Amino acid sequence: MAMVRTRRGEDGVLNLPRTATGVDQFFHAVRARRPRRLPGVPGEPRWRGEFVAPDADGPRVTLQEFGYASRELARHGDTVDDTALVGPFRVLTAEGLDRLAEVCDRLEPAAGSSRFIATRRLRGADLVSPFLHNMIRDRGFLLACSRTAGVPLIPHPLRLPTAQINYFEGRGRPEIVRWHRDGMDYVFTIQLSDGADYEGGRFTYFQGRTDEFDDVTADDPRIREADCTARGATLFLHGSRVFHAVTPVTRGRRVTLVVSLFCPYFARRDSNTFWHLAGDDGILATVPGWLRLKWPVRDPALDFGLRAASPVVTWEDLRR
Ligand SMILES: O=C(O)CCC(=O)C(=O)O
Ligand SMILES: [Fe+2]
Repeated sequence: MAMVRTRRGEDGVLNLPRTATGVDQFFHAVRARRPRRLPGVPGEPRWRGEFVAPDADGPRVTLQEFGYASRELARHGDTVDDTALVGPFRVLTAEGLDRLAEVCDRLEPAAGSSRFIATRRLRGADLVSPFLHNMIRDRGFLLACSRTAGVPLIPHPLRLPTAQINYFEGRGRPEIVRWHRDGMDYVFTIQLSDGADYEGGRFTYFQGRTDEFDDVTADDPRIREADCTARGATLFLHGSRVFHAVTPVTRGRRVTLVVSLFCPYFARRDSNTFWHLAGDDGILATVPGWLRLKWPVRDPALDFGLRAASPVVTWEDLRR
């Protein structure tokens, strides 16, 4: 099965705006507001462990294939953190997906608009949804994600970006995701809509180093599309090292859940910067998570697990 179709720039994907950097990023941070809190979502379905699909796995592209040198990659013993992209694959069963889509639909009124990366999104969704809280702290879910990425993963100690729902609707102002790289290293995007329900909304990425993106031209064959149109299609991305964007939805509705996980053993290499985070959530809301991330630990798996209210996942757990 072909994992990706090459999608050249002549259809205008490079015309999508880019996320602000430098001084502009600072001004986003000053203007950004703390995400709104819903009082709770009555009648939400319950998360169940059996919603995790057995043997989640998919085609894999390495960071070396994106142009990164081996010496730039994190290592633990003999394991090299070299996965750039996996998927699309399925991480949830059909029933799990239906319940998740229901939960994310109910949360839509709490979504806020932003001009930073994704135009309409709910940050910190697991802080208002017990379903999402339990899903991303379910040991089976974390093991499936860890094995896919090749490193032990737990929810990120920065709470606000850990579970984000993006909503796109083909009405009025175009809803997009600007060209950006994530602050996060280990990012899973789950499609909650079917490609037949909307037009546009293509997940596009640049198969090259992030420092090469500035020179990309419209006919660069490294501009590609990940075929994420099937409902339930899940894509893993080493988000901080891959430039990506979503084209405007011109008809219908597209919803995705973006889960950002954290490798406690590589905490010192975490790619987030304070100002990237604050660009989305504002300065005040960013401080508590930042302290949780930077506070020194003695036992990475245990201490970061506790900070994220998560079960412990270790290197030994990666063996299937
Ligand atoms: O909605 C998507 O498909 C991707 C969103 C994304 O890249 C992001 O929220 O950082
Ligand atoms: Fe992203």
